Amino acid sequence: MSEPLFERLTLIGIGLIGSSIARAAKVRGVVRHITICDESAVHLARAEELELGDRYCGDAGEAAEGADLVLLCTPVGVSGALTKRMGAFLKPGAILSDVGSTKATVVGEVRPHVPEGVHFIAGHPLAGTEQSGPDAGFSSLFESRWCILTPDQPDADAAAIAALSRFWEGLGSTVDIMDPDHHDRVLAIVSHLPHLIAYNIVGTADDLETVTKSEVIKYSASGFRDFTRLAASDPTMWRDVCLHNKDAILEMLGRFSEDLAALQRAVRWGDGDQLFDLFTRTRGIRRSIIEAGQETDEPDFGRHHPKD
Ligand SMILES: NC(=O)C1=CN([C@@H]2O[C@H](COP(=O)(O)OP(=O)(O)OC[C@H]3O[C@@H](n4cnc5c(N)ncnc54)[C@H](O)[C@@H]3O)[C@@H](O)[C@H]2O)C=CC1
Ligand SMILES: O=C(O)C(=O)Cc1ccc(O)cc1
Repeated sequence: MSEPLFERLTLIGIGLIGSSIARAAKVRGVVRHITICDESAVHLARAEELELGDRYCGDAGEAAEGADLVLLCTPVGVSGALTKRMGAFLKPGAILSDVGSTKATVVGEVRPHVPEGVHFIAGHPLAGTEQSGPDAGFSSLFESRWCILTPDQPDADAAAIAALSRFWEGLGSTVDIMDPDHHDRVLAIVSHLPHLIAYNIVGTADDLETVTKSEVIKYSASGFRDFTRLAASDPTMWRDVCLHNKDAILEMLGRFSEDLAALQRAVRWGDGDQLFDLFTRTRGIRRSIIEAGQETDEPDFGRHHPKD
């Protein structure tokens, strides 16, 4: 990239996502200067050791001062309080955004603290892993991934949306715009429910026997191992996702539980036709995904495909 898109970027939270943004922004020359803030002195010191930024500080207000773009890369539960702290320090014309996995309640908690003249446009890169912390990030994380922006006001500043879109495109992503509530319903089924199912199945197996020492691991096929990967995701982050996308998650869990009860009945009553019909339908879905060229061998959540 010839000229940086933003002069001064501030990242609040330098874990997996924040440190991936720092790495990608540096490698791709998307910003000129990066300020890094984290409440953890250990993470801040590690970020400095890794030379992820140009300035490091523990206070979000101080970190936000003078920034053209401020990105909240913290668990969604602290977004409101952090914005309140930063409010007086954000400069007019600055863009404030986030990377949180849920949107509607976060927007509701952040919006009241956004000063006049600051453009708040929430966002969510559909890219990640089960790892966390500054060492877990990598510069290619956002390449060929979707990033969803969820402006919440009808008169949201078009130039700010365009600038934020160019930022994510500069990191290799493709941007889509979505209403916050719609985002939360979509993500509840494609991301939040799969994680809850993983936490639950690994918990159930652990209740039967201590998973790591048991036959569960000795004989586990890749299916169960895939669940253990998701179930290793950060507890604070996923607690906050559940608390902040309660309605959509409960709606999807309700539908899931009904369908699971029907499956349970089919097994109990030996209804082979019903089992066969469902398994045939779901196999077809997987096959049509592969035919559309949307399947690779690597973990694929959020990947943007040329045919999309
Ligand atoms: N992990 C993933 O795969 C993805 C996560 N997200 C979202 O990104 C956000 C960050 O997630 P990760 O980077 O995975 O988490 P992480 O746990 O790796 O990093 C979070 C960082 O925020 C810091 N932090 C927490 N509270 C803070 C506060 N009050 N002030 C300053 N720093 C604070 C922590 O010390 C930590 O360094 C979350 O909102 C999550 O929903 C979005 C896409 C993917
Ligand atoms: O590791 C995986 O499979 C993920 O699904 C990562 C992930 C977690 C949360 C998000 O909001 C986006 C991506």
